[in-house]
Amino acid sequence: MAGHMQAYQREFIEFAIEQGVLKFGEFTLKSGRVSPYFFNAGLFRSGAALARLGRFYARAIIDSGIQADVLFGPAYKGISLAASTAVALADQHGRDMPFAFNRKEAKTHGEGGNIVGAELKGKVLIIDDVITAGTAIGEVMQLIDAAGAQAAGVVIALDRQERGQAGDEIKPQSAIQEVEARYGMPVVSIVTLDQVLEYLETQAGDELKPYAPAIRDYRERYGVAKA
Ligand SMILES: O=P(O)(O)OC[C@H]1O[C@H](OP(=O)(O)OP(=O)(O)O)[C@H](O)[C@@H]1O
Ligand SMILES: O=C(O)c1cc(=O)[nH]c(=O)[nH]1
Repeated sequence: MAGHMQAYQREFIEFAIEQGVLKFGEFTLKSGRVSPYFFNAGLFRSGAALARLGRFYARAIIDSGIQADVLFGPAYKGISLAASTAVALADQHGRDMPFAFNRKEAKTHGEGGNIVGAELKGKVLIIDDVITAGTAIGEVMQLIDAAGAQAAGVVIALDRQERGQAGDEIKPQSAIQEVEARYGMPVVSIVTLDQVLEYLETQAGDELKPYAPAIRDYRERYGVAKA
């Protein structure tokens, strides 16, 4: 995949930078690692931005060829992502798919339960922003199992392509690769770190290019083998 970037993937990187979602500098991750870049999907926060974001997810889904019966957005951030994706799939690709999300806390009054929207049945496609340790996906898999449905795969915005961390130990695989192996399903991303790096090294303007070497070093230190 490295070195091959489609136009929409370059546009997505530019869009994420423009929205302040993809930032360069020094950031401490959940794992404790200090990363030269960070992706904060919570900053896609206007109607126009969400509409555009949904089109990128929809495009990645179509490109992946994954077939699914229902879209699922894990609370909280996944909810608006899956909703935007559902709108874009219907508007741009003529695919009107059922859409659901969970509540983090089950509701005991009214309709009750912790799933809102469409029934989870058939093949469920999970839409989220990033996978860090895979915990959120594990929780969604339990919900899908409990409903008697199957998971079709996961679509995220950015694959950081980095090895997992367990205490002091750096694991051989990324959390994404572990999710794929454990659940036997594909995880696709709109873009990968390799593509962000390619963008910075070959296409970015003078104000962003200087961030590339630190990201390359980080990729070499913590990155998984190239696909
Ligand atoms: O692979 P993991 O280690 O689970 O990390 C990734 C998850 O963490 C974040 O959500 P979070 O659980 O913080 O909830 P939020 O969407 O309410 O912010 C993110 O949106 C993913 O769902
Ligand atoms: O590993 C993380 O904590 C993490 C990295 C990143 O780029 N974005 C995010 O939301 N979390």
